[in-house]
Amino acid sequence: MTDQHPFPILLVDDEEEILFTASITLRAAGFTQVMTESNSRRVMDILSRQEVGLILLDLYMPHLPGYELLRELSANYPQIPVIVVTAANEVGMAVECMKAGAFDYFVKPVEPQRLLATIKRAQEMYVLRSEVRSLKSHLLTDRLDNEEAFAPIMTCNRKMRAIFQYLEVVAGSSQPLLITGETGVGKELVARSLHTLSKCKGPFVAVNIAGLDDMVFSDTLFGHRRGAFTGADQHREGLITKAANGILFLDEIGDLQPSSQVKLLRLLQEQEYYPLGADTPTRTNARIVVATNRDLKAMMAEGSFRKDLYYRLSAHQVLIPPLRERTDDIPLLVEHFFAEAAASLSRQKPTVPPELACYLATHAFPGNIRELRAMVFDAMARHDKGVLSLSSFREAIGASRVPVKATPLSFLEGLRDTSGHGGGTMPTLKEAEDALIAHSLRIANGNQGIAAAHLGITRQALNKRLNRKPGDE
Ligand SMILES: Nc1ncnc2c1ncn2[C@@H]1O[C@H](COP(=O)(O)OP(=O)(O)OP(=O)(O)O)[C@@H](O)[C@H]1O
Repeated sequence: MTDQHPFPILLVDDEEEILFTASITLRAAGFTQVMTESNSRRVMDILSRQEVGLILLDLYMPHLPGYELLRELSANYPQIPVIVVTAANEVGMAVECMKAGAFDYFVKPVEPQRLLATIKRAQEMYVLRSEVRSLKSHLLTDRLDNEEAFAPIMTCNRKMRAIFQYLEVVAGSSQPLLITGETGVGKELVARSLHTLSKCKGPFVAVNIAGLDDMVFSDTLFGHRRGAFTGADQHREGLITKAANGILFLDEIGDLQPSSQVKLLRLLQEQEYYPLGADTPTRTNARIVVATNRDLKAMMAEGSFRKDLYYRLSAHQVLIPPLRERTDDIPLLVEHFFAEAAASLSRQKPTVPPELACYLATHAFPGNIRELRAMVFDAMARHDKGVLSLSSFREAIGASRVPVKATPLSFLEGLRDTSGHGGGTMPTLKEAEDALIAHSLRIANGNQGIAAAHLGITRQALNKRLNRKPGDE
């Protein structure tokens, strides 16, 4: 995929042949922007004209020796990593270069694989620095450059907006993104927005890997050659191939089997994979985005999720807050889902009672936005005409009752201690009822309609109970 942080590399060496071989090696490894310069005196001029992400510098050159140039670079362009290359038996000079600010040094003859690994490390650092710069400017201004990309995500919540800002910053990176959050919070929607933001040419390919054994996982992701195993009578393209230049979204990554974890790690480290039955690896430029509602850190601690894989996957990460922590989104979501439900049922959108959002805000929503959406669709299906009744929400919530602000019956605890009934700690029925009503009013912030809905009675019945005089039955 296109990288928002281009990484132009400048090779400086007086030997044209070395420049030629080195640039071929770097291009073959996927670095597309490689410049060469055989005259060290021109380097500062190049830097004044264009952005450079890394300099590979030979120390022994006529005119301006590499060490002198390195000092000038460190003084004027400290953000550009410089890797120096020196002749054998010059380790003392290499140490001087490190002191002068070199990122690393190599002794000739340079071993290409080690050099590439160091260049990748420098690239990661360079990209991270660019992202930090960009994130700082985003957060200071509270701006979003591409609101449109988030259009499918209904929210007015501050935390969600900060997540969007972060996504804008990391959208152009080729590093993986880990999205965590409870079930139904919108992790897949967020992954899709990242795809829109990244403006990559390739598709968004999603796969749920829960329950895939290692063989099915490998076959699904990497595909197979004809004859790779009994029954493989056709060549099959893996999803990673389909996601070329785009995003491969792996949902439920916490369910990945240990043997598949090794394969995914290899893919991330090498950006290549072996289709089943193939002898040569295939390169990929698909970005990997993963999601889970499981606690990967806890899984790492107990040894069921590889640490190296976790750290690779979490190069960038977001935690989507549950709905109960962004109740300010409820009115917007309710409106949105009623409009959606009305359109899909070809019916008129009902008038939504104003207390509905407050009532819903008292529910914990373990299934988050998916649960809210199902409730709204159900209410819409049952609704006849006029103002919508709270009853279908009450039934749905009653079935999975998990109040957000209290554990069940905790409000009776105090009564038990103070009831003063010698025979035991049990409150009377009247005391329990009064406590229950007071509790419902408390979690409904004093709204009698909502409190009544919690209690499963009408607002009039609650009102009657509240106006009861002492001695009334
Ligand atoms: N902010 C939102 N605005 C509108 N719809 C949303 C929002 N968040 C989630 N949804 C909807 O809720 C449902 C669940 O979303 P999604 O599948 O993205 O959640 P998830 O976190 O990936 O769930 P799971 O963990 O079960 O895979 C989808 O129908 C999605 O369109």
